[in-house]
Amino acid sequence: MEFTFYKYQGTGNDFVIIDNREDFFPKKNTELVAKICDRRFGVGADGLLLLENHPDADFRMVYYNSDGNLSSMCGNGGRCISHFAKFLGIISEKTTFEAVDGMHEATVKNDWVSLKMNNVEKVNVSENFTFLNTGSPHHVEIVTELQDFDVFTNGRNIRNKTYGKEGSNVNFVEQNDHAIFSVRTYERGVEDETLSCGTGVTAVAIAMFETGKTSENKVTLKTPGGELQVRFEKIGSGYENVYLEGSAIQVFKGIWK
Ligand SMILES: N[C@H](CCC[C@H](N)C(=O)O)C(=O)O
Repeated sequence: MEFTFYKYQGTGNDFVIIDNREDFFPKKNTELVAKICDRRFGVGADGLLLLENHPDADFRMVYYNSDGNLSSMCGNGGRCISHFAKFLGIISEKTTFEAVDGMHEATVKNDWVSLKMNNVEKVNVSENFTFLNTGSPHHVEIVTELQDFDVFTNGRNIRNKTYGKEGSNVNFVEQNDHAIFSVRTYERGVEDETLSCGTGVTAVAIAMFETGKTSENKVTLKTPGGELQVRFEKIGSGYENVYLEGSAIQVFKGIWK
């Protein structure tokens, strides 16, 4: 089966994106998705996104982790697919689309995309970490010497031992300034460190505010793949008007044979 695909990266979190408005893609074919994402035998990506028609919204976003399974929400993927929708001429600058966790708004200006994330109802603060769901589940833990930290081993242990079969993404954080944090993420479903994680840095920003590490509601997150901005409003015990902002780049177009 031959089809065109587009390769995107959002601060180093990389994706294969396919225009599936004709609904041709075999969506249950886990092996095919995993093969497309394979770094040696396929295109190589952290995940695969399908852009589909939607009766009311501008489009529907379907997201698979690189293990081939359907996933929870992907923030960087949401930013990249919004850029792709503008590239296809489906939208001009603003969009409303449906993802697995509901409706999202986004604004695309050149290669800069601002994505509205779902509200966060509950932030669970424990002694050594914070857990919250920003469309995907995230464990947030402050460490020292982040750049030398063994993210893979420690992230995999926490993902499996603390969160069992369901698992969680695991974010390790170091504070650089009052509203600047460095983040490295072990990503569920990729089962490795990724260069950035959109729902992850969103979780980190909110966790740092919730635990008093910052009093700013606009936070810069430095990841190995680049910088992201997160802003939010604390309303009662939850968080609303949560925005994830950063670059989204179309790297190349290809044909899958
Ligand atoms: N792997 C994540 C979903 C994608 C998250 C990440 N790519 C992002 O940008 O939010 C999970 O299974 O929860």
